[in-house]
Amino acid sequence: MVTPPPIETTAAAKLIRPTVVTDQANRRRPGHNGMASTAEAAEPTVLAVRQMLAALPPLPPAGVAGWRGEVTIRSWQVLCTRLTMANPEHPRLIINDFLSLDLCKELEFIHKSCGTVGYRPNVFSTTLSHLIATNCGHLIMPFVPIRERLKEKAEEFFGCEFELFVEFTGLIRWKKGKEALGFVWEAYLLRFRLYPYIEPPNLSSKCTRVRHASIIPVAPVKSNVGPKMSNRTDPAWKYSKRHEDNKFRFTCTFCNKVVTGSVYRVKLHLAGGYPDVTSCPNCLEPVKEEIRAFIYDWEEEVFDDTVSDEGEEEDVDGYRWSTGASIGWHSDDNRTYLKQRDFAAVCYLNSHGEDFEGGLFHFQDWQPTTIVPMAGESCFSCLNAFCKLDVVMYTADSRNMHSVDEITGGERLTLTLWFSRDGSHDEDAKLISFLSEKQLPRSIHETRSFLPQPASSRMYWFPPDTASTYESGFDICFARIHAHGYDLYSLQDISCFSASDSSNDLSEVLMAPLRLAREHELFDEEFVNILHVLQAVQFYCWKASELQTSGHEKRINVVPLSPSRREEVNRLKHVFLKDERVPDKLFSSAMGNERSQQPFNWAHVSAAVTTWEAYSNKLVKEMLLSLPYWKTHQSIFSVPSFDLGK
Ligand SMILES: O=C(O)CCC(=O)C(=O)O
Ligand SMILES: [Fe+2]
Repeated sequence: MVTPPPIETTAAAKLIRPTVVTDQANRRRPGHNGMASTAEAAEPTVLAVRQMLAALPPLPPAGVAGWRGEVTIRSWQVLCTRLTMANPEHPRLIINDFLSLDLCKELEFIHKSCGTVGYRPNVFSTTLSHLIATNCGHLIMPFVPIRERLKEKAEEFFGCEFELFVEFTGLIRWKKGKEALGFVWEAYLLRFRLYPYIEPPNLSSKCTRVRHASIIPVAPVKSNVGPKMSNRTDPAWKYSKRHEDNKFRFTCTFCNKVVTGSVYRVKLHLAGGYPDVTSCPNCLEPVKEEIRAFIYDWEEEVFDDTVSDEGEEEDVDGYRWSTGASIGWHSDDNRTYLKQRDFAAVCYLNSHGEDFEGGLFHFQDWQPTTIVPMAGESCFSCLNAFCKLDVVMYTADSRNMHSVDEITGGERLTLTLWFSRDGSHDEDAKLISFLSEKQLPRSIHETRSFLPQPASSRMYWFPPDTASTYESGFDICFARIHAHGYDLYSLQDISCFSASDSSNDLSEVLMAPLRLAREHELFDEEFVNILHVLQAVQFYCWKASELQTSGHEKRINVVPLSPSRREEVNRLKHVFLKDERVPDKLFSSAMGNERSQQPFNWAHVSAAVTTWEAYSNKLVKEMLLSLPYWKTHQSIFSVPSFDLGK
């Protein structure tokens, strides 16, 4: 096969280079910001760009046979896109076919088997430091070459070679779902203290769209807003009195304490046991039970798509509901603690229309106005202001105000990086020191050093509320395993546990050995903890087609699930999932539940466990061999295989 010529070398492509190239000498001067200033770079005005476009050869006729015709059309399109985007007032770059679909799938595997509840509503994330913290430092290896290539692209395009540091690398998954400000959002506020990524929105600022939130707080639009919560009577109104002059103040009828905020806080006050909300000292036990049951029922409704299928908006506690994650217009350095961010790179790891609905990216000004995330997609429509692509890069400042539409179906996965010129925000230095502190295997021959260790259970608890009480929500690792059709059997005695147990012992069950069950069968292989199970299950999902054709006929041992064991399996499920329909819905893909996609076979699960071990082992070895080089250079990079003695 003949390889097409690289697009970059066309004469016209060279035309746009001066727009981003800065004076090398100036860039090296301390204090110089490295960006092309008006004086030092030849910047095209809109007129100049138009002139360059006019000077281009006409679009080759469609249907020109062979790759030459295809390549010419494609080069022409890419070139036009670059030219239209080469506007120094809005410096941005789009890239097509940057990540192979295989790599996207690998990163998806990592996220689904290691991700945690994220930093804003309906968002889940996997950071590199989290991977290290959970003994999965080897899983940073697939990120290493991608980070390098992205950094190079950013330095080249924005004209700051050798100046950038990666400030943050993370897999970010946005999902659809329903949240109501009155209930879940305040719980998120508690979370923000743990994850100070963004400032919590101002709850009292009504009628304004909250940035970085899926919730749109609004003034009550219906006159009867208040005592109703999804057409049922909210018991909190029976046990509190709302102040006439201030609808965000309530007096508890049991203890006379004034509770400020939404009626949700009154419920927390009455139910007791929530951090940041004083528990009512006089509330009667049956009332507490009533409130807890109400909260539980409400949650079922929140995640039940059948409840409100019209407009997905409903008034609750005076706030409007909204679906899935979204971000309003913002720049990525829009907080004082984000000022170090200079450039952003977002890689789309799955596709609009296939894996999720909604979630389009928009720039407020200049081209392209809309970006349709497409994993590994070529750009054939960017002559319009509508681009399908897999990577977008832009300056983190207000020259690139952008937004992302709400996710209305499925889950949207990105690999997001921010770059900084400020070395004190270098992620590499922190990761290397974190890796060095970890108890890594002393020798690359040490076996099973790849076994994961779950982080604190609150990182996996959804929605991220108090986590210590376990009265509502579910464990996302458990939920993912369940969404694939499996149950879990604990080797510990769990007969004394109940779903409302507020003790951390519950989470310890998931940190201890478990076995997999499916329908009436129990797989006779022991997993060290829930993350171990999850990695094996997700690996099976990732490699299913290969495993099916590998002719792996290892003898596997599966025993029938006895009634008493079935009871224990159900007990565990009740504790960690509550209502299994809820998490199943949340973790099913946009185009159907994951569990229905492949024919099941225990032999393939067994093969997946073995193959996953080999995969992990290989990565551990690579990481251990690379670490000394990383330490020396204080930088995470792909060490040439020659140096690694491969
Ligand atoms: O995921 C995207 O397309 C952009 C996300 C974004 O704007 C952000 O995280 O600040
Ligand atoms: Fe952003």
